[in-house]
Amino acid sequence: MTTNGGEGNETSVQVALRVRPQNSKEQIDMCQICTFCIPGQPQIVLGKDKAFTYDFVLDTDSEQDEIYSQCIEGLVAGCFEGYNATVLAYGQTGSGKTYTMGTGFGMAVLPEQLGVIPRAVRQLFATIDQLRDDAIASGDPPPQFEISAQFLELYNEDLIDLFDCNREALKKLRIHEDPNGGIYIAGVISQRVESVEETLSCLKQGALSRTVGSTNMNAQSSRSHAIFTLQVSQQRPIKTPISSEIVEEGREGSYSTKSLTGRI
Ligand SMILES: Nc1ncnc2c1ncn2[C@@H]1O[C@H](COP(=O)(O)OP(=O)(O)OP(=O)(O)O)[C@@H](O)[C@H]1O
Repeated sequence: MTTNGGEGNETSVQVALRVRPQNSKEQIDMCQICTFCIPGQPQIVLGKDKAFTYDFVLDTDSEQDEIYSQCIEGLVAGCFEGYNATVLAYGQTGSGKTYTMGTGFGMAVLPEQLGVIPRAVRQLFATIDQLRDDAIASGDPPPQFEISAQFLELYNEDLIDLFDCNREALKKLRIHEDPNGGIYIAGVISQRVESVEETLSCLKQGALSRTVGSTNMNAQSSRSHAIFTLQVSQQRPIKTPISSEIVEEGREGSYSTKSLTGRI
């Protein structure tokens, strides 16, 4: 998994390595675990002597909330300061990308098994509630938020909009580069979302449309790359200091608006 580093990090890319526990087939086949994580260090030893260092190393017993609080929470917080962040799960089939990201909806998921995306959605809306409550408590106008979601699938050479019911018609989505070197995809559906439930329902609906097949390593393998994006736009009222002239006129302090947009 790679993440954009948040505030205070020297590099904008960080890499977390997670080792999933053995599955039942591996246990029945009496496979050996060939990794050893060095306690207290972000280091892993493969076999006898091949040591590798990452930004984070999470061993087979790591829980979902551990990976979230260590690697992701700060990125979602940064989104409210206008930073963009990307969490990319990378690994061979059956290594645990879908489990870690939390987009597997084949069966009921226990709260402690919730993955990165549902947790990020919860944090996002909890932060919005907190910021609104804080503003109201201090007598300021509450900030305004607009959240929109996009969900794309890249399967072979096709870019598919998972929010589009008529998927066939949109297989011609193309990636473009804007004059500033930025990347955009024209015609993608952006769904406005206003609550955790609504966002997770969009995520679930799109995830169920994904292309799934089986591989030798994973019976429920996602045969594609999926990109779920949340854009957070906010209008934050900033209190302008009261000048002595205004105080004499008896006017209240005025507010200007600061607009910020962050994507995750
Ligand atoms: N950390 C973990 N703890 C418990 N079970 C896990 C863990 N990681 C993965 N698994 C289980 O291993 C199996 C394969 O994981 P998953 O489907 O997430 O792999 P994947 O990397 O997304 O594979 P693919 O690329 O084929 O889609 C699943 O049954 C999943 O529940």
